[in-house]
Amino acid sequence: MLAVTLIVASLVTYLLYSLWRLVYNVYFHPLAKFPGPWWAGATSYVEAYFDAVKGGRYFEKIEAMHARYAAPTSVIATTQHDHHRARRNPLLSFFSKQAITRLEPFIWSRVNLLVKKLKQAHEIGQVVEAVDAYGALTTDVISYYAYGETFDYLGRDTDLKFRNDYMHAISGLAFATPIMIHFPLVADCMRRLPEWLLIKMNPGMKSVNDLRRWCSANARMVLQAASSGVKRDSVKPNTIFEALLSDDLPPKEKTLERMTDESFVIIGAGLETTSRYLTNITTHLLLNPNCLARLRAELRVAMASPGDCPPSIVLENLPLTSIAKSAVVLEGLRRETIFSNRFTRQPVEPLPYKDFVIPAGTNVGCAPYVQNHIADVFPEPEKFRPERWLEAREQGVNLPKYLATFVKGGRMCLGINLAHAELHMTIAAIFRNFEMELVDSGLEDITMTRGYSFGFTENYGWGVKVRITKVLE
Ligand code: HEM
Repeated sequence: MLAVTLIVASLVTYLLYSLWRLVYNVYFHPLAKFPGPWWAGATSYVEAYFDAVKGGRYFEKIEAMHARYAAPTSVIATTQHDHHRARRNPLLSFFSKQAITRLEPFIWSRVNLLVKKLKQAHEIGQVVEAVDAYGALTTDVISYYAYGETFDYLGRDTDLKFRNDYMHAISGLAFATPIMIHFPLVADCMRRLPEWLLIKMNPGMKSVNDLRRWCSANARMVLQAASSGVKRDSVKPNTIFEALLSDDLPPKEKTLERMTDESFVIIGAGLETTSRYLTNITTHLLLNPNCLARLRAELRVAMASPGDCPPSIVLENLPLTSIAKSAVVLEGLRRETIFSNRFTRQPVEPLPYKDFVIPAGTNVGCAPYVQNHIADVFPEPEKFRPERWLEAREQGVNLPKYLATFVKGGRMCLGINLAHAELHMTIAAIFRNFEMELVDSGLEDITMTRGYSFGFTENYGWGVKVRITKVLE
């Protein structure tokens, strides 16, 4: 009886507290008068409803609110700047432009392997799932770069399957994000589930768990070597593990757990993002034959033979008709979005906005899918029109400054240089070597209509099928 009374009392207290929070948020919160519907600021359960019950639809509400109120719409919890900056600093040189330039020969070797496999696919008329082919490539590149040894997805299998295990496993996890965010208790229970059960629920989790163990074993080795004063083998490439052992960090940041976590998330950050954008750009080019023809004409000059491997800087600055002067890649990065996140930033001092002041420390959401489609900056935002970047340059407008895909500021994507190199080299090699067609696929297969941090299409997937129709000379 006592137990029942306690449960009822707890429930009533919780309900009363929730009600008070709701009234406080709507009427008394410093941001209560901020433009937006009252329910958006009242409780995060509205978001939970649209994401968990309606299937990842809250990002559409944000888009609509932005169109109506033209204001930042999200005010969420906090994360510490200085701590993040201290952790990020040692990785800056690891991902620097010079470091990525040194990696280019390796990227080309993997891109060439992809081209070889696609030629074989052409010989037998095989239809290829683009995101898997690109995912195999980006997995090989990021694993080599971060860990010093490639997982060799492109070289290992002799059949023509394109492996993309991590991406599918990580995507699978994304569907649990609304539950994890809004119902932390459920998330906690899920974390405690035995591994065999998790693998039964999401078979791809086996590869993810194996990778985590592998990261942990490598981190342990590097830590042991460092503590016993062993110098690292200078022939081996510098890895993320060594970068994380930077002298600039205090010992409490160099724990096995942290090194495992950081090295583990790198694979997710570096593979799905780039492979999805490669897929998006491929799709748009196939749907825009005139644009593709201009791109090919430029590529024929930069790559006289289809097997040529020019440095990515050459591809980023083709001097000719200039459709390829990054315009195709930039427009691909702008037109489609793969994230439904509202990446948050905190003003360190009160931030004036129209007649309001956003208090310091408030998290302000900046959603790339909204920013990249602001019609005043990118007219006719729904159109894939690489020319807009060239026109802007001619008019002296710095349009790339408005591209929000990698977000901005102290948390901007660390892998932007690597992503650009991979995007330019791969798009160049694919369209210099092949003519291809979409198979039963279209724009709807790369258009986000469901958001679970990562975006998904209506049928909870992502990506198009292609068939190589001709190998070019
Ligand atoms: C087209 C491809 C890519 C896109 C669109 C992209 C986008 C993003 C975005 C939006 C963030 C910000 C996250 C936040 O504010 O919380 C981010 C962070 C990050 N990205 Fe990328 N990314 C791409 C490729 C890569 C690659 C190839 C790597 C290499 C490993 C990478 C590594 C990272 C890392 C380490 C962070 C965390 C930065 C920090 O917290 O300081 N990304 N990325």
